Amino acid sequence: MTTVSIVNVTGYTGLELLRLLAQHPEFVVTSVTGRSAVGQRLLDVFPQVQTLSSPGAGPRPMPIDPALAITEEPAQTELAFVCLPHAAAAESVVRLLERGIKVVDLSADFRLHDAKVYEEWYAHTHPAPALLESSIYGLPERYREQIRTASLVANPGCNATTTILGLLPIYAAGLAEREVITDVKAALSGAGRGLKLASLYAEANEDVTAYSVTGHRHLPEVTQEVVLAAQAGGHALEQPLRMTFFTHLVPMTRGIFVTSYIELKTDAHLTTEDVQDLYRKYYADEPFVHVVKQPPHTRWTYGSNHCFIYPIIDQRTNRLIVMSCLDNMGKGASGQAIQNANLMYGLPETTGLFPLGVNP
Ligand SMILES: NC(=O)C1=CN([C@@H]2O[C@H](COP(=O)(O)OP(=O)(O)OC[C@H]3O[C@@H](n4cnc5c(N)ncnc54)[C@H](OP(=O)(O)O)[C@@H]3O)[C@@H](O)[C@H]2O)C=CC1
Ligand SMILES: CC(=O)N[C@@H](CCC(=O)OP(=O)(O)O)C(=O)O
Repeated sequence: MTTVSIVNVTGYTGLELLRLLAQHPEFVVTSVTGRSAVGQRLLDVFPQVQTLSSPGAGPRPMPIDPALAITEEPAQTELAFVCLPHAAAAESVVRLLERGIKVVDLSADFRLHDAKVYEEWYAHTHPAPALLESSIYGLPERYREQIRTASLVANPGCNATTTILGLLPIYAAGLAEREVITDVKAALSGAGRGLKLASLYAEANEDVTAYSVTGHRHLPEVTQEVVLAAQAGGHALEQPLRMTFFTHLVPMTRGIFVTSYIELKTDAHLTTEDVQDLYRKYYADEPFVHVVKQPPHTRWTYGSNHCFIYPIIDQRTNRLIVMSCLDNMGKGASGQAIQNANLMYGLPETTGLFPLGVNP
């Protein structure tokens, strides 16, 4: 058994971690924090957790104690999941590492390798640049081995994960030009649990709009990882990636659907069968990435850690069109955080993660 903290449990990703950890056979939640609920019990703030003490609930008699006190600072545990906004997250991560606690950080604070790029996109000085060297980008499909021995894993952004998984195979194979346009449709829970006008039911229901139109913060993260994947595949890009990354808000609770339009090398001459084959081989051993033969649905991913990808060729333009989707709370955040923690503790990567999404 490994003791874990959720810092904080009062946000969406923290709550989703609580749900996933309630049926994890190896991790035990012994500490939860919550800025707005210090001094209260889990049960007081989230009455639904009383199910955890029902007879026969979960794999253990009491996977998480519903009467666990919500504190300001986490108690001593072996591992902590940090679910705070950027900047606040980095400050917490520094304190946790000093106490010898391993960390999976769900914020953006340790994803970018270059502190200058971070400062440009997040508009403040990086609170702990020295840690950028040792933090590992928590995408198991790329960094599985490094994650196993890491003390600090930077869990990727949700839009970034969906996009990167759709781009890795073609850039690693050196078949794509540097021009790519990515269109993201993102669910409301991605914006977090705090009150925001755009997230109100009457504003968001029956509505689609665009956001971050002057540049989304996940662009540098995606660019960093695509460039590194091309290099790792022996096909370093000759010129910087030229990417338009454009996000839309859609009236769903969970889910991200990404469509990327990629300029192919003029001599590539690929068919849809070729790219399906290429993608299937690239992800052949991946438990959570599935290449499918029809447009996927976010509904397939709801409540799960799975990502579905559908690559096709637009013969008229010699462009590759890749559709990819996942649950932003799952593979886009808390599910991927558990996948990373499983690796850090030598467990099978799929431990405690649901094999099938919720449908309908
Ligand atoms: N939602 C998503 O789909 C994804 C989110 N992420 C990232 O994960 C992290 C958590 O996201 P999410 O759970 O959605 O966020 P929420 O807005 O739902 O929750 C944020 C949490 O942080 C606490 N908090 C807010 N501001 C501060 C502050 N200044 N100092 C200390 N604590 C603070 C809140 O406490 P309280 O409410 O008790 O005051 C709450 O517990 C963020 O960095 C986010 O960018 C990453 C991938 C996907
Ligand atoms: C709908 C919505 O607002 N989604 C968020 C997703 C945030 C996310 O993935 O988190 P990080 O800030 O940790 O990168 C966004 O696009 O900014």
